[in-house]
Amino acid sequence: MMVPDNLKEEPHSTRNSSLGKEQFTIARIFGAYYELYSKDRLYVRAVLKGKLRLKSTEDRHPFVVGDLVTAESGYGEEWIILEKEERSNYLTRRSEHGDNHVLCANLDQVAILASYKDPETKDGFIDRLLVACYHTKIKPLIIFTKSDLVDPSLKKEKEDFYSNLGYEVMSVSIEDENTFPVLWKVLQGKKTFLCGNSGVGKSTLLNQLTKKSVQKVQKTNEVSGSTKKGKHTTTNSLAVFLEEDTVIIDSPGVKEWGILHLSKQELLESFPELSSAKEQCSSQYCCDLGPECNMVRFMENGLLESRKKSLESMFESLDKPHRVTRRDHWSQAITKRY
Ligand SMILES: Nc1nc2c(ncn2[C@@H]2O[C@H](COP(=O)(O)OP(=O)(O)OP(=O)(O)O)[C@@H](O)[C@H]2O)c(=O)[nH]1
Repeated sequence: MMVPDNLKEEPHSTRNSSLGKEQFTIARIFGAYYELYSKDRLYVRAVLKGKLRLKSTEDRHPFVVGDLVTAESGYGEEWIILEKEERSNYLTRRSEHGDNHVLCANLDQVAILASYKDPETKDGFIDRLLVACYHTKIKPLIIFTKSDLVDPSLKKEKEDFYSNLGYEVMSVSIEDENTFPVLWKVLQGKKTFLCGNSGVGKSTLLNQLTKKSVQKVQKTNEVSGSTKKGKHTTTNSLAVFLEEDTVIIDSPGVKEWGILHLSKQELLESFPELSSAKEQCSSQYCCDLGPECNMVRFMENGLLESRKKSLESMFESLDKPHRVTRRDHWSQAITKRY
């Protein structure tokens, strides 16, 4: 029987299948195109296998930066993503403007960049991110930037405030020559999501960190440039691969961190100050957070003022999702930019 031309098998050699399947990490997403990274290949361009594209209509975030995928070489230089490994974790935010937004997956830590000054990052925003990390079980690391602009006593006060709550805290400054060795130590060998709004000094730090691997970063741009596929990205996150499995995932600047995917009970539980109050709770399952609730009582009478305000502001966001208070923003100065 004659086989119609369009159903004939491609000659083996043109499909390049001798290269086989390989493991990659998603470094960036451009609409339907993916930039993948592996140590051997560095950056390659890929698309989803047809079957996965169909499946993805049911799943709002089928693939995000940081996902580990298996791909095979397709036509020309393009690769085809065949499957995704199960995520160990992922970072989500949700605001009143839409549904959950998964930013990236498989992280070791989230570095919260907060500047001491110009602009001063509000505690309320740091607290929101700490809450978001708690529920994903991703370790937060608070990095206060521009420490050269403030008095050492204020620096100590801020550092002590969060380290006394059990968080890892550090201060950095481009003026301080110890900054990069210290920073490198906490980032080395880890996949870190870098989060900070415009002006906190994120680009300055990232540029310093990528100096050593500048060729790889340029190569990222070459791939995206050569595809000429729109500048619009669906997640806007970008993974930068540095030496020795050190990966930084850069995020778009955020005005506020939506926590609408969390309940009031989850918000309370994520405050370490309230953990002993929760342990004393006689009910195995949480009650309705009424006046008898140990956590609510402690919140009213035992929580430090700044932390209490953060929690109240988050409660308010849940009650009135359309209202965003100034405390939720990084700073008044930054708010004006939007
Ligand atoms: N004094 C001082 N200024 C800094 C420091 N780090 C960055 N800056 C300055 O702060 C300004 C903002 O730094 P960027 O690195 O551009 O900040 P960004 O967070 O990337 O902000 P966008 O570029 O707007 O996204 C620049 O003028 C930097 O020179 C620091 O440690 N100390």
